[in-house]
Amino acid sequence: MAIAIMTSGGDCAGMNPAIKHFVDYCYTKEVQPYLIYDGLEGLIDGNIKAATYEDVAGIMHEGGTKIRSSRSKRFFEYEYRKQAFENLKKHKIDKILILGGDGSFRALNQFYKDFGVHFVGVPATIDNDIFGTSYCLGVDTALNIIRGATDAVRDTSSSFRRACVIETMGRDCGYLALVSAITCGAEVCIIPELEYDLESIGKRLKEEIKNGRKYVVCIVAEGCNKDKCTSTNQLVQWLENDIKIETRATILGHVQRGGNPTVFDRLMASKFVTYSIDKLLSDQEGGSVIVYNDSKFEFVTIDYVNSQKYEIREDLLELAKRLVN
Ligand SMILES: Nc1ncnc2c1ncn2[C@@H]1O[C@H](COP(=O)(O)OP(=O)(O)OP(=O)(O)O)[C@@H](O)[C@H]1O
Ligand SMILES: O=P(O)(O)OC[C@H]1O[C@](O)(CO)[C@@H](O)[C@@H]1O
Repeated sequence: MAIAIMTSGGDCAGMNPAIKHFVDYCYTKEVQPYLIYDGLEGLIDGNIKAATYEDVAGIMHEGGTKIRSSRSKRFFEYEYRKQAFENLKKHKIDKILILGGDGSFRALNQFYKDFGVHFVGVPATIDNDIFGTSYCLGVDTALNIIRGATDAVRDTSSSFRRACVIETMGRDCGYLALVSAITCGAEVCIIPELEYDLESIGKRLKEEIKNGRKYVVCIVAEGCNKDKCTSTNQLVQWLENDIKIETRATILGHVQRGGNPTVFDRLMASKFVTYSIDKLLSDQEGGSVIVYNDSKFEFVTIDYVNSQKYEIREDLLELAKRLVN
């Protein structure tokens, strides 16, 4: 039997530890591990290699993904998926472990429907926005990077009595901004999921500044740039013009996607991969996603993961309510 691993969609810290655990654990189970390079694009082009210990030596502490990733237009077309299947057949690979987001799981679900290739999906995205799981691989490292950056920006903001607006990634989801605002002690948090009242935030900030506040930290989700929310630029203008505090913006960008994986992400990578390989070895067909909720792992269907939009838990939103008024 042969199992291949691939990474797809946005990369994240924790993918490399997962790849290393995959190779090590496959060998203990006497299963031949394969690496599919360049995500779905590599699967189409046959960029596939039998894995050796050397391929994954010394990668545990590295961010990104050694086997690289891609987003693929071609994979939407049957003829390219067929080509991908022929490539797997050449290596006698009958099962795939895929690390990515819900788009990647939909891709392999389609592949399963076409050719019956059995797979398990491991939720891996800094956005932490996959329905059915409270945790996605990589989010802990991303949060720690945001924490480090916010702590540093706060230092310089306080030296100048300035406000700072820090924009986090997350696509349409405000999870990264929300958790960062709570854990970094921000004064303001603007995310698509929480209603806010600029007028009352303004009153609060003015009062605090009058009483000696020397800096203001605002954390904004990138999803706010899109529609109904106040965008990063609008917030900067508002702070300068209405609150009368000099303000600088920091858009953290792709720095959040790299960096050494935290201990938590490394450990979770090991558990996700071990249980997923066990699942692939015990089931003979189908596709599923491993999820983590209330300290427990379980497997759910792709249809379940796709059935609803991810929503941030109410108790977490509650903790940030004082930052939106
Ligand atoms: N229905 C589908 N059929 C075939 N391929 C698909 C389908 N849906 C998605 N894909 C493939 O999956 C790839 C990855 O999906 P997507 O770009 O949405 O990223 P993701 O896995 O959700 O991760 P992230 O959102 O973190 O980047 C797409 O580029 C596309 O090639
Ligand atoms: O790397 P790209 O293609 O610029 O994508 C950026 C997007 O990917 C993510 O980093 C992960 O899905 C989002 O937070 C962000 O909006």
